[in-house]
Amino acid sequence: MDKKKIAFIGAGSMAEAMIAGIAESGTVGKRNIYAANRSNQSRLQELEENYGINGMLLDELPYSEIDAFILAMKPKDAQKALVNLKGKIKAEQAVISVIAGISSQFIEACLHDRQQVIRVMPNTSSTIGESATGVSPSPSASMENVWLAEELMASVGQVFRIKEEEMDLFTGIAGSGPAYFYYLMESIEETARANGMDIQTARKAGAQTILGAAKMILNGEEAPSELRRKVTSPNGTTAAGLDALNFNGGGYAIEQAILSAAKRSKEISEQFEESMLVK
Ligand SMILES: NC(=O)C1=CN([C@@H]2O[C@H](COP(=O)(O)OP(=O)(O)OC[C@H]3O[C@@H](n4cnc5c(N)ncnc54)[C@H](O)[C@@H]3O)[C@@H](O)[C@H]2O)C=CC1
Ligand SMILES: O=C(O)[C@@H]1CCC=N1
Repeated sequence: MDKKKIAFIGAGSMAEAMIAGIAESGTVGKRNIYAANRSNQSRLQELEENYGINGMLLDELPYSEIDAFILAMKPKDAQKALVNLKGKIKAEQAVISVIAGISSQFIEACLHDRQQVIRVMPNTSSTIGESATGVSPSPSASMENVWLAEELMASVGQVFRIKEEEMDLFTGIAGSGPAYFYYLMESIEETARANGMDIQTARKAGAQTILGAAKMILNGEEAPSELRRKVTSPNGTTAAGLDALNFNGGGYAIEQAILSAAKRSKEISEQFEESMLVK
């Protein structure tokens, strides 16, 4: 695996999170990792300096040597990027897409028939090897390329094999998910600050509480509802907190966050499918 060559097409936040995790894990040798963009040389230099990888402009990539291309541009830039890629890659080369809402069918239609497309949905915790990543291979993808994609994603966190129809919901839960927890932390910090507690104490205590609860779920046998029951003494402090959460629509707010993100992911694919029909 460390001899495989991978190239990120698009060198923004998500590419950097994955590069950091992959470089740290050693799954692929640093010199076999390429990151490319259209024109931002200083960004490429920054990635080279920080991670010891090869940053280059799109036109300079050694296309025929690359085993897997990782599409990491915004959905709005995907079509242009794919048109540019089409003349440069072969159907057998793996195309791993992290782009939210762009179907493997669309990617295949822009590239070659039976292009080896694997959709993945990591999150920014890839930076520290703690992503929760959905992986969904298209029917054309060979076992070898699916293995390659799963090994790569396993080096930045936990991998979940999902159906492509589940990708929108998975994006709502895990791709966008870190933002919900950061938002929760922002509220915890603001509440602490407004009530006279030092922010650093609140930040560390809040984050440790999220980490501990997550570990209890992942390490143990008990369902979240059972774990919650054990924290909650009758007529105690937790019961008062949970009542306030329920009264203020806490569960509904979480449901709406997930479903709205999933809906946006679906809308993006519909927009792209329409644009494909127009052409
Ligand atoms: N940021 C996140 O938490 C996650 C993002 N994603 C997906 O990752 C993709 C990238 O997101 P970010 O890194 O946040 O965006 P970003 O804006 O930070 O980076 C996008 C990069 O693509 C480059 N780019 C634009 N057009 C290009 C082209 N034609 N060819 C090559 N490079 C091109 C830009 O120069 C930029 O470096 C999006 O499609 C998003 O849906 C998926 C999971 C999580
Ligand atoms: O906000 C977005 O569209 C991307 C996809 C998942 C997380 N960030």
